[in-house]
Amino acid sequence: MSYLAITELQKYYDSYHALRGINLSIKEGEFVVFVGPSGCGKSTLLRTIAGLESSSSGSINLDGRDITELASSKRDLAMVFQSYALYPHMTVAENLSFALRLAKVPDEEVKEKVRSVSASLQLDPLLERKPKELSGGQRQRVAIGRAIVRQPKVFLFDEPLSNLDAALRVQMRLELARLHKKLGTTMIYVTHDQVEAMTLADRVVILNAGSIEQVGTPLELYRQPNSRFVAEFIGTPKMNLLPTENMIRQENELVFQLGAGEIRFPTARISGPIPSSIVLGIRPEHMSLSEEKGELNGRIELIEHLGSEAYAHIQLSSNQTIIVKVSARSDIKDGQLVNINIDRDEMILFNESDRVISLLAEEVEDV
Ligand SMILES: Nc1ncnc2c1ncn2[C@@H]1O[C@H](COP(=O)(O)OP(=O)(O)OP(=O)(O)O)[C@@H](O)[C@H]1O
Repeated sequence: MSYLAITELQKYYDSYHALRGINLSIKEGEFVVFVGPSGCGKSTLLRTIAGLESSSSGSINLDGRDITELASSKRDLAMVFQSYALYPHMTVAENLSFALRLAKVPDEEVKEKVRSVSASLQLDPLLERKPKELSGGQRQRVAIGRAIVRQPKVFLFDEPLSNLDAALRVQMRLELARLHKKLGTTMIYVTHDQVEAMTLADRVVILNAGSIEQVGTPLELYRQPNSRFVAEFIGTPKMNLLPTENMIRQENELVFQLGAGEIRFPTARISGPIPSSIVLGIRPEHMSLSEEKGELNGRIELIEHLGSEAYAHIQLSSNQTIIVKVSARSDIKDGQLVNINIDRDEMILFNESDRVISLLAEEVEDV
């Protein structure tokens, strides 16, 4: 059942159409991440849910209540910002208890809640310090703690980790995942970092120019993107995309010519009409280098060693560059000529409008 339901939400900043009819249903306890390139509307959507921006039309329902027109403070949501937004003149303890005291929560209850949050976020040694005496990670922890004490229905995070260094980001990401497990509260998290999105989310919402491009679990988006936009956005290194100028249609096969190489694809697997041009999408791990003749061939430009794995950047004889995952122990060298095999079952095909062409499973011949 939907806990937070967003229906036909539109947002204009004067004449600029920032949200273009958002429909989204979030379940209680879900960790949902909004991700997308800069300016796609992630923060606007989050801030509209929070009530910090008004919507131009559409509705937002939380736990059976229409909150579209409700003041931000009455929505039972807590927001954590990238900038921490702590009160500089207050100690950590005062920052944590401020909202509760404002709400006239009895003293004993305030103390108990602050104690519990402080213990779970390891803030005990810092309680008497002021924000300026804390590191970035500690400040962000206090900001999260301040949201938790209020026991909101939904937590809203706007790029909360982007001011932290790489190591601290990873650590805080784990802490957030643990916190979500422990509290079980619905969380909505905005980031432009797809790794953060993939590792934290139960479901990822990919936004593109004010519209939802696709919603799915991280694996669904990785394995079954429905557009070239999603395919390119999710995955590091990116999916290889090969526009095929020479596509020959034979009786039972499409033959994509790429320089001296070619990829054959059975037409029977394409459901519906065959587009006049096709872009092939292949992830780096779905190709392998081969001693014998492969479907494609090229020259190694560069090997990128990441320790546990390596990526070969290869210039094809068609002049396109692709990335192939290779063994970290591989002894291939820059400049070497290589053959490349492709796992055809893992290939994704895009039509002229950059949408995925739906494919049927490969037919198994009767023996
Ligand atoms: N107050 C405002 N007035 C006018 N235009 C705005 C306002 N706030 C945002 N916009 C515009 O709306 C669009 C969406 O902005 P938003 O901040 O939601 O993007 P975002 O996806 O969060 O981007 P980023 O990752 O860069 O923060 C942008 O083109 C932005 O310029």
